[in-house]
Amino acid sequence: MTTASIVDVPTLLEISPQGPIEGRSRRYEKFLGDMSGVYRDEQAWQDAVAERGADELIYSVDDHRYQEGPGALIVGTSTLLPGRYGEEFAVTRGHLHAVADRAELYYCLSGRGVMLLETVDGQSSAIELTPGKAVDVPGHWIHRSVNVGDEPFVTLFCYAADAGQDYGIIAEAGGMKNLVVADGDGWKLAPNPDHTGYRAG
Ligand SMILES: O=P(O)(O)OC[C@H]1O[C@H](O)[C@H](O)[C@@H](O)[C@@H]1O
Ligand SMILES: [Fe+2]
Repeated sequence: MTTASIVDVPTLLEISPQGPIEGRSRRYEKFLGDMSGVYRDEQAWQDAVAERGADELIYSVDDHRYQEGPGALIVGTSTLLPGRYGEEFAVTRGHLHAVADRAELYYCLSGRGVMLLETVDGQSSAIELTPGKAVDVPGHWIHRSVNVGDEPFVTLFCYAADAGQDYGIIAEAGGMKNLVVADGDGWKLAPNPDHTGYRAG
């Protein structure tokens, strides 16, 4: 039997409830111009680009990993700014894990949001998150964060480093089955008329 050499010495991560992580290994950002085809109301998105510019920040992800491979974790924060495109609230692109059985924890650090969840065979769920609330997303569930509040929606997440992301599954289906839309001061789910059903994950 061989023993893998230990190359990573644990270090401190300082996680701000506003999102930034000191000690992160990566940060990535998505801007308004990157969100083409994500919102159902394409015109509302185009108007926003014309008004605010394609380089307005929509969400950012700070994360940390030591290793690759099946035993490793990715730990990070997702910070989704508030916004509305027609009736629809600001969302992340959303994905199914490329290794579909990989689960993911989301714990809300600040703001108010919804985790929108769907399976390829038609189940759906939407869970509201406020600070201190969490959702343990099972494998095989497509997931997307939605900001239904008026401040940044920040979650701490943790998932297997070998999970990967399949973004095509939502795009090819004409969007997710449900939209999270404004309803008075709150939100509700509305069926997405453009959704054509998912291909097998
Ligand atoms: O990957 P997106 O759907 O664009 O969402 C942004 C991020 O959301 C989550 O927090 C995931 O854990 C990240 O790995 C992901 O990249
Ligand atoms: Fe994920």
